[in-house]
Amino acid sequence: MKKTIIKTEKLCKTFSTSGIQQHVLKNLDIHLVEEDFTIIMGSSGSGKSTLLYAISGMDKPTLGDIDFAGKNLSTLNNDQLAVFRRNHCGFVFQQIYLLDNMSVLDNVLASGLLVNKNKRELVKKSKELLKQVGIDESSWFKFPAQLSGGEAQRVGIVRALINSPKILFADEPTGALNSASSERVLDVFTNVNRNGQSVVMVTHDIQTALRGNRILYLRDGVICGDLQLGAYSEKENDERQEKLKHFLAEMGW
Ligand SMILES: Nc1ncnc2c1ncn2[C@@H]1O[C@H](COP(=O)(O)OP(=O)(O)OP(=O)(O)O)[C@@H](O)[C@H]1O
Repeated sequence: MKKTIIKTEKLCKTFSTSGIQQHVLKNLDIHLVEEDFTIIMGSSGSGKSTLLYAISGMDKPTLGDIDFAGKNLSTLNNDQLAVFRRNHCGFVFQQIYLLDNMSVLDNVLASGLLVNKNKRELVKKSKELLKQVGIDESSWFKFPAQLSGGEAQRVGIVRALINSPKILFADEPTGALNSASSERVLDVFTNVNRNGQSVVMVTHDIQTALRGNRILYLRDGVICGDLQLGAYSEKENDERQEKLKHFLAEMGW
């Protein structure tokens, strides 16, 4: 049986704006297992990004517990949380912030060197990953201002993968990419997952969601659907797509 990687108990997140409280996540009990590629779907404003931030330790819940690979995140202070995230998690968010004064390669290496001191090994791995996402040698020494939005997004994805995180969190990672680049990036995610790393990804896109083996559907801060789709396989894609579309129709998507 696969091991639990994240377990939440009565997870709640409430935002207060101008004295008005908005209960965005409502008593969520979620159980994610190692090596799964979990997709979070739901309408706009249903709380998907908020959930991703909470379970990845980027933001603190208002109430409830999050157990991450045996650690209760609420027992960690901010510095301990930062170390924990650096050692175990990779993040790809909609907005990618690269360090302006560093080249593409150095941006990736800077993240890698926080965890692995073997620079020669890191340079080799950075170059391999950059090639996999379609950033070739001619761009490795460019600075972020010289990249297109899609190129910067792909460099951000390599930076997230450089430390071989136990779990990769991604929020609409292909939003800024054209379809060829999206496919390439999703292939990298699929490979990462096949190598045993877990992925949790928020998406609105059906083709992207088909990369997952499990789909959680969030409505108004509550998980109201949980579909086991089976591992991604190009051969069975039509069948899986039908199953996903049927599930989403049931969810009223
Ligand atoms: N920092 C914040 N302060 C106040 N309200 C917030 C904050 N972050 C999110 N919200 C509110 O929480 C609700 C859920 O936002 P969230 O970004 O999680 O939704 P989502 O499902 O990811 O939406 P989308 O698909 O449009 O990205 C929204 O109404 C949003 O305005």
